[in-house]
Amino acid sequence: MEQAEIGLIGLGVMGSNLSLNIAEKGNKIAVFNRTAEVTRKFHAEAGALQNQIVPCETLEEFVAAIRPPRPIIIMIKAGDPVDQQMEHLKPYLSAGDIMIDAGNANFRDTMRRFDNLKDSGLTFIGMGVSGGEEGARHGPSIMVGGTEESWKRVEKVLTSISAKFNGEPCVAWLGENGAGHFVKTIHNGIEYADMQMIAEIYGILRDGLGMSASEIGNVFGRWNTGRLNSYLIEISEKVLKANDPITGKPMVDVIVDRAGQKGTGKWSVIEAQNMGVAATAIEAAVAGRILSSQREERVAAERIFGLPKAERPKDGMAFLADLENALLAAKIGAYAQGFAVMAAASAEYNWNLPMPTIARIWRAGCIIRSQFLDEITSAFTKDPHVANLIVTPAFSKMVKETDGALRRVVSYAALSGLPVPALSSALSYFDAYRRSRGTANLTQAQRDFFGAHGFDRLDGVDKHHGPWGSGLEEFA
Ligand SMILES: NC(=O)C1=CN([C@@H]2O[C@H](COP(=O)(O)OP(=O)(O)OC[C@H]3O[C@@H](n4cnc5c(N)ncnc54)[C@H](OP(=O)(O)O)[C@@H]3O)[C@@H](O)[C@H]2O)C=CC1
Ligand SMILES: O=C(CO)[C@H](O)[C@H](O)COP(=O)(O)O
Repeated sequence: MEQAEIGLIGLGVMGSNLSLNIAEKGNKIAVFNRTAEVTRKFHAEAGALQNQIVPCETLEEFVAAIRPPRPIIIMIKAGDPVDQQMEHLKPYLSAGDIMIDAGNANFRDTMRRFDNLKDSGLTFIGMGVSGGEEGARHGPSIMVGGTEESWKRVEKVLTSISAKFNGEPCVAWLGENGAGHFVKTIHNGIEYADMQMIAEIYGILRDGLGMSASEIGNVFGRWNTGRLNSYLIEISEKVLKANDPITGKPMVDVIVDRAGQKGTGKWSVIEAQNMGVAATAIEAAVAGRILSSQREERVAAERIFGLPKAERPKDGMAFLADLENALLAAKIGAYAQGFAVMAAASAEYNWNLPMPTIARIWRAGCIIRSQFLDEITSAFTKDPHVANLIVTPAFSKMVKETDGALRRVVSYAALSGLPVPALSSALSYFDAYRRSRGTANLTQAQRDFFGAHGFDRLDGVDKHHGPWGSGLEEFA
């Protein structure tokens, strides 16, 4: 029997759809799932693709079904299960075989797994996949990290299954070891910020302007034809217009306002902090999800403090235009922060991450796909090493056109008691970033006062402590 080109372990939401996508693009694939019943059901329901899929119930049978050197995608629950699965698989593999973790792994785990396999003759690829269920089935964005040689072995099949933007495949080899999973993590960090900002605008429309879910859906629908055109705005319109089949009410109105999170947003923030990069919009988005989860406390606090009355803006149409521009301005801040984190990581881990390529492969297939990412691709192609996306000619122009709107929206929200942590942090990030004389001179003076930490002087004079003595005089 003809051997399979590739194998896949884990027929959950992502793995089953990815397998069908691989099979549909003409690649024969062997599949295995911990629970064999799932494999049987998957194969039975594969329809016309059945002949392209080899269902296997033991790992021995599974490995034997794949042509060496064997690329094996592991698409299972992230964390310990991946280590366990790799250990179970290893005894059946031969030199040159490639284990590919396609889940949302922490890049530190990926680096460890990569290193652990170094002397075994086996290879490891850490591969970020984005696009959810639909993307996995019809074309995800794929971020690959590993050796260039192992990438060459899988390039053809991954290119065949990836999303295409104007015919260009949304897959790329981004660097060694943890590069692919790091980039996927930051993709998700940006996704958190993008979603949080959209939710904050939704909050203003709902609680400030008193609009219904479907009216807000219409607003997002209109915005999706303009500069905010993106998958997240598109699905926001759809979810806002959907009704609950049980109550007939708008679906969003019966969903508990408590956001889940699986870890990639938090890892983005941790890594940004570790590398000394300000990723305030992503931090605000993670904090926003944390606060949302403290629902009982919020309910109790509202009983104590009540809610301020939100005044309707005088000119509704002008305010709607401001909201659209505010979202764009804040979004630029969030993406600038995400790319700055990746630039720092690239230097820290010697990955040489290709910023234009990253923007290019996010233009289609992934959750943050948008027209906007095409503009980011152009900006980074013109200047791949620019310090911050905000200062590129195209984006500085956009910021100048929209920051006033963000300022008015954040002011309105503050006066109305409407929480806008991501929008306001993006505004403050911009205001801090573009101000040559900040306020850290006072912080430095304080640090020197209480801890003799020293400071630099503007005039360059070689005197690094203030005239405040030890700072302990008041206790004498
Ligand atoms: N859902 C999404 O939108 C996206 C998910 N991801 C990532 O992809 C990965 C898979 O997610 P998803 O498909 O949604 O998950 P599902 O919950 O749908 O499927 C989980 C899969 O993992 C298997 N599994 C769980 N524990 C173990 C274990 N200890 N050993 C072996 N297999 C195990 C399950 O097998 P069994 O049937 O036996 O339980 C099942 O096949 C995760 O890392 C996720 O973060 C990435 C991008 C998007
Ligand atoms: O990777 C994804 C999308 O890109 C997954 O859907 C992931 O689960 C999203 O993260 P979270 O569950 O923390 O919201």
